[in-house]
Amino acid sequence: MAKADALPAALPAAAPEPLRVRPKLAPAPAVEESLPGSGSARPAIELHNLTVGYERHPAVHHLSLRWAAGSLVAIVGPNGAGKSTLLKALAGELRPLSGRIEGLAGRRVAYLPQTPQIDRSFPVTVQDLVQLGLWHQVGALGRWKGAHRQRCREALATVGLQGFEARTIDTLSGGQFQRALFARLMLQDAELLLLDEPFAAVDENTSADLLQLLKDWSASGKTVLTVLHDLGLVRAHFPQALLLAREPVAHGATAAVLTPANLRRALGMRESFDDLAPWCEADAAAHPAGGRH
Ligand SMILES: Nc1ncnc2c1ncn2[C@@H]1O[C@H](COP(=O)(O)OP(=O)(O)OP(=O)(O)O)[C@@H](O)[C@H]1O
Repeated sequence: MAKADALPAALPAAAPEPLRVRPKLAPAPAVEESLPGSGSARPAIELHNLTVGYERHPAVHHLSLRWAAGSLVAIVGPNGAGKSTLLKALAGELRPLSGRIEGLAGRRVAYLPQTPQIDRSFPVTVQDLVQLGLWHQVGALGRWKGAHRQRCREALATVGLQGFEARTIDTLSGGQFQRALFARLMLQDAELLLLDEPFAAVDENTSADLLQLLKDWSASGKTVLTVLHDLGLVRAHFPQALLLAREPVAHGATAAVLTPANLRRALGMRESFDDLAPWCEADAAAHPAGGRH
C-alpha cells in the first residue's frame, strides 16, 4: 500500500478569525447510503481481521469492517484505544501485524496526523506549504505554474486565509496554521482523508467551518475518517462511528454505536495495553501453545 501524503497536525489554539467556506453543498450522506450495497462505483475500504501494533505488540485487534465511498466516519474511544494506530495503518505508516486492508490500491490518501511533524520555525511561506498539496500533479521535476498558484490562492480563500500567501508559517496562529493545512488537504484531492483530532486546537467557529469542509468532501464521494473525542460533535455531524477500545466495541450508525452501554464497555477496556499481556482471545485460539506479545 502506498504511504499517504503525511501532513502535520494542529498546533496550539488560535485567535478566531472568520472563515469564508464554500457554499454549503448537499448534506453528508445518511448512513444507509454509506452502507454496503449502496451501489457506489468507487471501491469501499475494507478491513479484514486487521491487527496493528508496535514491535509485535498489538495496539488494535481484529478489526473487520467496511466503509463505502463517501462515508463520513468518526473514530472514537478512550485514550490508548488504538485510534491513531488505526489511522497510521490506513495511511501506510504501519504495516499490519496480521489481517489486511483492501480498497486502497491506486487511491490517493491524505493524512493529517495528531502530532505536529513540521518545524514551524522553518522559513517557508503559506504558499509553499499549501502548494505541496499539488505535489501529485507537479512532481519533483515539474514546474510550478501560474495555474498552480491560482489554485493555492483559491484554496486559501476557501478557508478564510486570502492574502496570507506570502506570510511565513511561523507568523500564523495555531488556528490559522490548521486552516492552511486544510487548504493543503483540499489541493491533495485525495479519495481517502484520515484526520486525527483535526479540531483539537481550534475554536468553535473554526471547527464548525472546517467540519463543513469534511461534509462537502464526503458529499462529493471522498471517504473521511476522523478521530474525535467530542462525542457531542460526533452525534451532531457524523452519520457513522467506530467505537474502539483496542478492539472494536461497536461500528455503524452513530446513534446505535454511542449508547451508554457501549461507552461503558469501552471505558472498561481502557488502558489495557500491557507488554506482558497474554495473547488476546482470538490469537489464543490460533496459538494454543500460548505466548505473550
Ligand atoms: N510508537 C509507539 N510505540 C509503542 N507503542 C505505541 C506507540 N504509539 C502508540 N503506542 C501504544 O499503542 C496504544 C494505542 O495508541 P494510540 O495512539 O493508537 O491510541 P489513541 O486511541 O489514538 O489514544 P489517544 O486518544 O490518547 O490519542 C497505546 O497503548 C500506546 O501506548
